Amino acid sequence: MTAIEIRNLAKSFGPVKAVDDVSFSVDAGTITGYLGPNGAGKTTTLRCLLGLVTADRGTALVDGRPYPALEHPLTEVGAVLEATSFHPGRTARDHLRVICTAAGLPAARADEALAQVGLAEAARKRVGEFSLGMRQRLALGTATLGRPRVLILDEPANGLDPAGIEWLRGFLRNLAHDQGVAVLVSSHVLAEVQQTVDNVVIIARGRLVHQGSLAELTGNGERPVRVHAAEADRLVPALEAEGARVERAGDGVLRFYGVDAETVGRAVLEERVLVTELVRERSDLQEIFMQLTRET
Ligand SMILES: Nc1ncnc2c1ncn2[C@@H]1O[C@H](COP(=O)(O)OP(=O)(O)OP(=O)(O)O)[C@@H](O)[C@H]1O
Repeated sequence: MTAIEIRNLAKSFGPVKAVDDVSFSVDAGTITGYLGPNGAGKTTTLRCLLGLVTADRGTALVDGRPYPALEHPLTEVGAVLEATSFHPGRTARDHLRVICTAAGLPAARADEALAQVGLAEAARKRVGEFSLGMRQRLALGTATLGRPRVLILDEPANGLDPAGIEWLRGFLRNLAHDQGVAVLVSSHVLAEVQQTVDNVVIIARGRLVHQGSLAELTGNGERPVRVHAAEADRLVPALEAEGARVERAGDGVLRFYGVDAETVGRAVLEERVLVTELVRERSDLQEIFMQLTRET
């Protein structure tokens, strides 16, 4: 079921086309990474989706409606945009309780949400004493307070240490895969979200450059066999005869594209070349990401 739908969205700021005819959707129960370098247009898209910016053209819908038309936004959409500011003198629990009261949620939900984001022990601490990572957790607790079916997060890993990123991964997976929430999460670092997301949408200079599953993205990248050998060049004729393309990386390192490791191994045997390394390279997601988003 489509939970978020962006269709032909466009927004310019003066001469800058921040978002230029972008379309994609996010289904319930899935996590989509919205990726692109700094200034690509991610935040502008999310702000359009949340009704904070008016699009020039196109639509951005949550459950088939624009955000301002939602009757109970807090229980329908949760969002964290940039570092949220909290009242520094207020405790984490009071912060959430105030929102519970305003939204007609039971006060007990505040403690539940704090436990879910790993802040149970910090419930009585003033938010002014919180680290950046704790603030991110509190922002997530705030966004999920009304148990929304849609969660929109702008760079949520900022300020989290590796353990925090690991925790975030589990938190988002649980929401999406176990509770059916549609999650849209932006990042400019592919590696940060690659173990979390099911689908990726990549944007550069306001234009969509790729969308699909993470598997499709990595599948598109060819995985060469890398050989390190002082006499590696002696392998070239035999492997070219097998259809390989060769890339010389210098210092006795060659990459063979279009052949598998076994074929390369056989050539090594037949040519009696002393090899110090022979490995099928993993496709480097960050490299694919860089290629897709590179300035042309
Ligand atoms: N309110 C605004 N006024 C003028 N220009 C803006 C405004 N908001 C965004 N822009 C411009 O639109 C482009 C896209 O910005 P946006 O913040 O959407 O990118 P982003 O992908 O979220 O980047 P980042 O990863 O740095 O947050 C940039 O060139 C930015 O300078």
